[in-house]
Amino acid sequence: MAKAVLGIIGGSGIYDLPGLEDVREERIASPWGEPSDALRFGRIGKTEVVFLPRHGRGHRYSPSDINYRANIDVLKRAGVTDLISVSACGSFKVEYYPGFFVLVDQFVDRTFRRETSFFGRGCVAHVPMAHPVGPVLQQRIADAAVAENIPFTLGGTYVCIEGPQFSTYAESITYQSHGYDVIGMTAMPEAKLAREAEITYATVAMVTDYDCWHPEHDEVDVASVVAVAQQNARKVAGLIARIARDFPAEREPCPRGSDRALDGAIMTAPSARDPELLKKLDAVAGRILHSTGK
Ligand SMILES: CSC[C@H]1O[C@H](OP(=O)(O)O)[C@H](O)[C@@H]1O
Ligand SMILES: Nc1ncnc2[nH]cnc12
Repeated sequence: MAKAVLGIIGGSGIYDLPGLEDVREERIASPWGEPSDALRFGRIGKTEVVFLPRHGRGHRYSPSDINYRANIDVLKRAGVTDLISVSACGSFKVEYYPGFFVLVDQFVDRTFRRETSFFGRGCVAHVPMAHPVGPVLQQRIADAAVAENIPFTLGGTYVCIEGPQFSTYAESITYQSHGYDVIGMTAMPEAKLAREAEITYATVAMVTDYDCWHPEHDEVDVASVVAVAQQNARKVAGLIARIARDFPAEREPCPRGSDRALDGAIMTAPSARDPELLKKLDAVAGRILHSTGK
């Protein structure tokens, strides 16, 4: 069994991970460009933890400008096996109020100007995405939320918009009528890329607002999102610390196969593969490209 390394991506309002011990910071180079920030390595209990603030310290990158490929690539290079992404979200359900956490298990991708794959011309691959969240990882988050007294629900659909503008009223009620639970701007293509890199992924969607559909609530703005995210930062730190302390030293195989997603996924014949692209894939697809006959 492989050694478990827990990765945490912090979203809006989460630029640091209190509780991380023996912290060491390292800028890891990626052939996919600039990641959002240096990685912060440390441990919580006996678990190795690697933290990356998705928007960079000081919130320098907008959702469309984040280099999601570089972020996932450096986390893979750092040995991350399980990745928890924390995201501020708008809610489409009255009962999911600001401060409530939704452990989503589905995503709808409405982004349109992002690089969504490590693969392409010279090495084509199609990984399964039916179940984008690792159920064992998600259950660990749920168990920790119970222990930390955090109100949450297990399961839900996150619609990812391009942004950076928030949605119009017509868009908001359309998403709501589709049955989506929460809305954000960052989980895609992050979840797709984590799957391609064979990293087990789960999102903690932290409700910060009711977007703009709720007749009794003001429409979302940055100030309200940031206020709730900051109020929740302590809860998030407690949740992550609890998950990390209870994390097994060795990870068990993902029942959904997220840690083996590239098995049989590469279509391009070995003789037709582009050596330059293969070089860039050394970390994310190393397991499969360095084994024989794939
Ligand atoms: C600050 S409001 C919009 C901003 O907040 C969310 O960020 P994240 O998912 O990184 O927590 C949303 O996706 C937008 O990027
Ligand atoms: N209502 C909303 N729409 C998109 N992204 C968000 N992040 C936090 N609240 C949001």
